[in-house]
Amino acid sequence: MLELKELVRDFDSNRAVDHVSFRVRGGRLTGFVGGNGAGKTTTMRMIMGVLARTDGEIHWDARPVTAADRRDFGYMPEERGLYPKQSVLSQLVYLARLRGQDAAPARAQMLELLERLGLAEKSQAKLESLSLGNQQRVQIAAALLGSPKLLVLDEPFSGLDPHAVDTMAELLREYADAGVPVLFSSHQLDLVERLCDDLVIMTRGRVVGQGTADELRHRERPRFHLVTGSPAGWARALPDVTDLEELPDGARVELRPDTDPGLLLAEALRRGPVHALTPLVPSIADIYREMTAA
Ligand SMILES: Nc1ncnc2c1ncn2[C@@H]1O[C@H](COP(=O)(O)OP(=O)(O)OP(=O)(O)O)[C@@H](O)[C@H]1O
Repeated sequence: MLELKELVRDFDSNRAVDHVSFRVRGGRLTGFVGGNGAGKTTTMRMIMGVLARTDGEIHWDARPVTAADRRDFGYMPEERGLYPKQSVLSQLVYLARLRGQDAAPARAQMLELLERLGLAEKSQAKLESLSLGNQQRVQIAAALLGSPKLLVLDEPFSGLDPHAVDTMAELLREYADAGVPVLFSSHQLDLVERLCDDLVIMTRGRVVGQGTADELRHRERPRFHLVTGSPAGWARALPDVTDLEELPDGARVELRPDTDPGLLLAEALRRGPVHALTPLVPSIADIYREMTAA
């Protein structure tokens, strides 16, 4: 397990990462979301040791992370950084050798990965001759060299077509199922919602929400669509109603947490027919917007 404890990074007077704490657990996919400039890349760079910490601690398996640990971490940096003039396969094998893998198994692993990623036919092509999405797939292969014990991926899905997104999602799930903690950043909230076991939401250098999607949803106040056939503004006066939007056929009602919605239903039935009382489950995008609102 990877654990960040009160991590801080300053750039002159700008605090880019402000006492950030969260865990990336084995066997789980952790989505890292936040607006532009929230501090995700800076946090990932500190995890990988390519950027120094101003303060705080990074623990791997319950002790401070070392350079040797980091050699076993797979990393896809934001700045990418493979060699444009070299062929896909030869540079992947070269990188694998730098990480201590023997050439023959590295070649075999890479050929298999390139096949999975739909790049088998491009293995001899120079990186610069590939489309941007295909270059991105090669970057993914580079992060998966050897047997990474942790994956830290900065926007691995950006620029991928829907098929490549599915392949990538499958690959990450396989690594997580094999026990590898996986942390990836993304602005694609629908994808994060579909894929992640855990989420960390950051804004302006701070973590404003973390947990499973369900835990985050339940932190929100429960909302219901009450359908009575006519506007139900009367419900605004009920003590447990914290917000209400009147609709032509009823109302959208927000209740205090832990309130029994049966009370709202009973009151509505007392006043006339009720066609439906439906819970409104927020999406991760709704939760994100709420948590990162100024
Ligand atoms: N090398 C640097 N020098 C000065 N400031 C930096 C540097 N790197 C990052 N920052 C600042 O740190 C803050 C966080 O940036 P960071 O790149 O970590 O955000 P991010 O969440 O990854 O954003 P995005 O989603 O746009 O990639 C920003 O204000 C950025 O300008």
